[in-house]
Amino acid sequence: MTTQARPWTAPVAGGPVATTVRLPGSKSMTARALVLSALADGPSEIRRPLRARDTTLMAAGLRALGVTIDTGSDELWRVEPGTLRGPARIDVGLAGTIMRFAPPVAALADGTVTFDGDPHARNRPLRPIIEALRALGADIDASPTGGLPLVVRGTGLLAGGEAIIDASGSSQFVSGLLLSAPRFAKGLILRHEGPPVPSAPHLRMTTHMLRAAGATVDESVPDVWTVEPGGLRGRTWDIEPDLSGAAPFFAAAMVTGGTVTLAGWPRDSWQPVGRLTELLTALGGEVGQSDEGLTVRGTGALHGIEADLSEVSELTPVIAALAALADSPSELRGVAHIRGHETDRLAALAAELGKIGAGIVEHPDGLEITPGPLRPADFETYADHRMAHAAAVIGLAVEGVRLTDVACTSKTLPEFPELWAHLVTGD
Ligand SMILES: O=C(O)C1=C[C@@H](OP(=O)(O)O)[C@@H](O)[C@H](O)C1
Ligand SMILES: C=C(OP(=O)(O)O)C(=O)O
Repeated sequence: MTTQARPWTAPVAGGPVATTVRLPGSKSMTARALVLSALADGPSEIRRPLRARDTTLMAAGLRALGVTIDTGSDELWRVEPGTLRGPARIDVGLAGTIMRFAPPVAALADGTVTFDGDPHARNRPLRPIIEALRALGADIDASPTGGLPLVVRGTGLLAGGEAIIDASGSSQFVSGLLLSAPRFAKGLILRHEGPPVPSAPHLRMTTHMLRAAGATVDESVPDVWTVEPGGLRGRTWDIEPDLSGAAPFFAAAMVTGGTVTLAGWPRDSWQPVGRLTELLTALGGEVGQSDEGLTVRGTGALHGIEADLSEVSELTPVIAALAALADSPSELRGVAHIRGHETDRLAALAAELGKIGAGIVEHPDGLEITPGPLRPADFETYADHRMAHAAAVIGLAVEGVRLTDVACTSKTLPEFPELWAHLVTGD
């Protein structure tokens, strides 16, 4: 079920923000920890998980397949693997992680598993992973477009072996197959053929977490991943705070010339903090790490940038919002595939940033953004949490940015409106 729309006027910042934010765990790490724990030989614990729509639906989907998951505590979730079986129905909501990570798990189950999600989830690309799963032995019915709704008819075993995939549309096609691959009878040799795979840091997160669960993974040949068949260990997963969820808060420091610290940031991270640091620095900010966490300081200057965002494409909406407030034009490129995210993000950003007064040229793989005098507007959020983040960032500097819906932020951070109000007012 989709959440009910909640219109919201973004608060304007009265001055520089100065705060420490405590954010829940990374969506991407929580999703991987849930899947790897569900496929392990013994129980696992997930510390500081993300509790949001994407991860609670993932937990519900795995439960439907026979896994016991206790999500009662905000600090610690417990996962007890069980024999995977259907019949089951899995609601993916609008989550790419569920629609790409859960079908390979369902292919290992004994019984029929159906998948569907929000209306727009049916438009998100899925065909490459479904075709690869079929090549690996799975019996799957998909819609005529190759996507949701799906019916996966498992026998409790999947042969695995070799498959070729075009993962230029989403790194999640590769991650989804790799996460379940240790449980395929012959393991997996997966070769990507096509334009570059986006989101390389998310692929590294996948292989890192697989190894941490005891899998043998080789990625020494570019665009080829080999996973040996074998058991996965149950373990304790420590989830890092969500860096992409922190991005709008850091952007607030940049826009207002203030300071925002993300508490609990680890010394070593599997999220693309280096790339975010480069981008915020190029935009005019300062980024530093201390025992307190990861701190972004706005210097009062906000410059346009030229940047390839393919590695960090989920940051595009917030970076585009900063570009619209900058003192010179920007060119953001390398993100054609985000047309297949929660909405067509390039079209959505072009429409909404244009509405508030920025000059926009939309390219197949990016945007040129020329700041202009910005004006109040109704900002459509397209059920996309990161469009809402972008609107909130602009609203700090432009009075009267009215989001058609802020409830869509529940996808990855249900507390967003309250945390944002606290950031702006300091109460
Ligand atoms: O594996 C993951 O957890 C993710 C991978 C990326 O997907 P794409 O490669 O489709 O951009 C990212 O944008 C998404 O938010 C999360
Ligand atoms: C692209 C995103 O999500 P998903 O995992 O649904 O693809 C995102 O969170 O920006």
